[in-house]
Amino acid sequence: MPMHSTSKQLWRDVQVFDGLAQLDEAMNVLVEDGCIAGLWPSSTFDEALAQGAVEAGRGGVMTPGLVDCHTHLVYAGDRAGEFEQRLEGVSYETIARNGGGIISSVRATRAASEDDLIAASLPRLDALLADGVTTLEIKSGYGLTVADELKMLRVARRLGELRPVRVLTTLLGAHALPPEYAGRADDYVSLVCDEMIPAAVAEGLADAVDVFCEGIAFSPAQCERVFQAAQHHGLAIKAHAEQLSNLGGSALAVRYGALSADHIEYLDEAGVRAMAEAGTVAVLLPGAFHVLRETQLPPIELLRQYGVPMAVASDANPGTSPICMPTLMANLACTLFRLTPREALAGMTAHGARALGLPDLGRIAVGAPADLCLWDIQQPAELAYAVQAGRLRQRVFNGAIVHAR
Ligand SMILES: N=CN[C@@H](CCC(=O)O)C(=O)O
Ligand SMILES: [Zn+2]
Repeated sequence: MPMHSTSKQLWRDVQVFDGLAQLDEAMNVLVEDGCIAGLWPSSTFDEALAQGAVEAGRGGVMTPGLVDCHTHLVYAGDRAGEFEQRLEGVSYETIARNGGGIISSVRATRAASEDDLIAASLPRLDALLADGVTTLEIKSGYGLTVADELKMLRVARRLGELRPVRVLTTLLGAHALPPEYAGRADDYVSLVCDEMIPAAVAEGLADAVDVFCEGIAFSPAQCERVFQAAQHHGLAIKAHAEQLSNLGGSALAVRYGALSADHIEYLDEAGVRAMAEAGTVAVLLPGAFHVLRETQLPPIELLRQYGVPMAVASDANPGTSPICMPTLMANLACTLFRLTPREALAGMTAHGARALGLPDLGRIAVGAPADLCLWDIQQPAELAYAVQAGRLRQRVFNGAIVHAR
């Protein structure tokens, strides 16, 4: 793998999408000591500042490294059979209520060792990296015992050591009710709050806590207990909310200072207003919408009107989004949700970073960390317009070129 870590590197004549709004001109970009040190219109740069810089690239489109802020990348097994069942008309909820769905991934993941999970997850991670990801979130949620949830989080942390990428981990113990707790959901929530969260904190394994607030998962009251425990332990909060029905999970998460509410197809105006007032990010997951052949659209126009930042993520998981291609998500966000290509790209860069509590990432700005992608295209909108692997010329992580071709 080519690696350049020269301390000063200059990219010349690149069309820059800065994470929020495309700059109009081609730019020269200087990177020094892992950060963006200079950004000038193409024909100029500060000679003194750029003194000694090595030319690292020329032409193409430069974006921030992509931020995939919602994934379930670590799991064992597959759910192709369930995909076939759904095509025959059986719903996601029915499959879940009959002990399939998430619980079938739980069975496979419990039976897998850490090494098995690394071997299963690495190709998925590599696919994300080959499509420009420099930061991603990985959730647990297919273990549902203290030991198996910690195993998943350890694997997620190890993945971040095996590849040049930043991994944030989220404990999703409240993803589904494990069969051994059937009829005792409150007891399981106690396990999450009193044992799982403290154990994950003690081992430094979780950056955030997430819940699935839904009829087939946990009630708002149960989710609130998880949020209280997360808050008590100083962990960031996220929520799968309003995916299949409107239970008010997003507004509840907002009351606990959540970074994001994710899915939100059934979010109403009151929920949008609550998110806007708190600055909570709306994470859109068009892959799950597409795979489940959902018809209820998230309230995009209301989110725009109220100025709620919209992130876009892969939701890579074995059930609702077995897709590891973030640029396809940009395409689906445009075709299915009617985002503009610029909104979709902002969703996968600046707003994705904000959904992880990392506002310095996902931007091309002087002083920002140099996580960058150089693409063999003419204009940023092409990333959302065409679905095509192999357009990434360079991936830069913390100022080092970690992928080049
Ligand atoms: N909605 C809940 N969780 C995942 C799906 C998990 C699964 O079906 O395995 C999601 O984000 O879509
Ligand atoms: Zn999810």
